[in-house]
Amino acid sequence: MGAQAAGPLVVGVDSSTQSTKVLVVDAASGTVVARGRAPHAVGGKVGKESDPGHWWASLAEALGQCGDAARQAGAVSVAGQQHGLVTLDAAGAPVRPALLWNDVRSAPQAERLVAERGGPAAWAERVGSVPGAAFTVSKWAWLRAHEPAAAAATAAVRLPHDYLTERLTGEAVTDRGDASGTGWWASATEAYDTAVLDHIGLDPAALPRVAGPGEVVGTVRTDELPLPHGALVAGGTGDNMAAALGLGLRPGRPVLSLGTSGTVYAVSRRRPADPSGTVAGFADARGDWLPLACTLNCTLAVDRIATLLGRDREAVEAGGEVVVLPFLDGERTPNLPGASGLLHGLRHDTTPGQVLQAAYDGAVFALLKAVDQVLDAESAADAPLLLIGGGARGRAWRETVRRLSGRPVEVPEARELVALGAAAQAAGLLLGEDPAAVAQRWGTARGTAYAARERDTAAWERLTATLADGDALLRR
Ligand SMILES: Nc1ncnc2c1ncn2[C@@H]1O[C@H](COP(=O)(O)OP(=O)(O)O)[C@@H](O)[C@H]1O
Ligand SMILES: O=C(CO)[C@@H](O)[C@H](O)COP(=O)(O)O
Repeated sequence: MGAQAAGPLVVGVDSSTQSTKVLVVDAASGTVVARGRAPHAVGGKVGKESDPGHWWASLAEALGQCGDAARQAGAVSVAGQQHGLVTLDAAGAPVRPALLWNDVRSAPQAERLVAERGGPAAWAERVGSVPGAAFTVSKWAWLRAHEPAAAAATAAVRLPHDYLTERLTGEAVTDRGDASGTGWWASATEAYDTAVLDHIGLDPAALPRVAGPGEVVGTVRTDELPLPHGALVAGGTGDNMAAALGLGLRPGRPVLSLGTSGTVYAVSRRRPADPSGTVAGFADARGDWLPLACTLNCTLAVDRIATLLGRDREAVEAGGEVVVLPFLDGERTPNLPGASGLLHGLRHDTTPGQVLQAAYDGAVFALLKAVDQVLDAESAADAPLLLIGGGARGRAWRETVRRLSGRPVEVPEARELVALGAAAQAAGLLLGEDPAAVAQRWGTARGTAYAARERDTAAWERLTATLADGDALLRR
């Protein structure tokens, strides 16, 4: 439990890859009065899967840690990991575990879908993104090809945050932000693309309604959670869109999020359409856009390499010319779903600390390459990077970003920006305000500023060359 509240309370939920995080927040001041956290299990013999029922149990556990505060909430909003394919039968029970955003089994289906429906430029222009393995459309195509009985038993398809919102309210509803990561919601029309749905054999009736920004989508109707019946429920959104809300993000400010996924994004007034597929043309949760690039290998990959080396994650050493491309799970940016990790330039005098530093460099490199692509042409070239996610707490991550980007960096004091964004959306409902304005009033982006450092162009060039020269190996 935390500080005392002066006004009505709201609950913000972040159901992300590794855990559920819950904040109970004073809607007037933004003061966090209680918080909870419960882990998720990510399993699967060959891919990345989670049981949606476990997300619900984790939500109950995290809310339970908030004591009485959650029971007093006037409004609730759920944000969640993007893209996951949740398949429900006619009774609303999961047909199989959800296929998560970082499951790369659907890479061949993604490639085929892109080719069959006009190529990358056509997808970028209509849907806003060139779907890769992460996108829900590719996962559904994989399910139909490999588990036809599960596909046939599916009466409803949901995203992770929709699934939780529906269990809270009984309403089948999503929002434009999370819908934009499916591959079957077209940014050109801001509606489901019936031609895509037809192509993949998915009945539009199986999908949730797409609520508008600022809508009350229902009220709490479950007895299974320590939340008051009748509390208002907001549409929720994908976790990256929620973090943008939580920062009260204005166009032209680049964000670098270091968590299970690495993401780089900015709010934009212009609809993105990148035919190279590096930048996904997501919608945000308010009516603007959220061009975003995402990597599969971020904090978990670097932590794994630290463990392999038997070192603390902060025990990095400068010097040496070793290069690590830490693509332990395959990679999405660049699009190398079959890749594994690559180590190049090992010498007799290379130290474990230098190898670890090289792993950080490799994880940050692909994200920094995309910074300029997610920013509008009119954005300041030296705009500070806002650093968020679990990795933003680590010195080694922060210094790697400063050294490879040459940009100033700001680290907000607030830790749980996704849950805070969801809370701001819930507060917006109660107070009749724009959630980004709520977050700005709460001062969530306040933190520590770090000046720009000289850019390490030699390390950048080594990474660029290794990525190019290693292409054949990385595509195996
Ligand atoms: N102090 C820290 N220094 C560096 N990394 C950290 C620190 N605290 C947490 N992390 C990393 O943050 C990750 C979790 O980040 P988070 O953004 O909560 O993940 P997600 O939302 O993807 O589940 C963990 O994998 C861990 O490696
Ligand atoms: O796939 C993406 C973005 O397109 C990921 O960012 C997921 O939304 C998972 O997020 P985390 O659990 O790492 O926060």
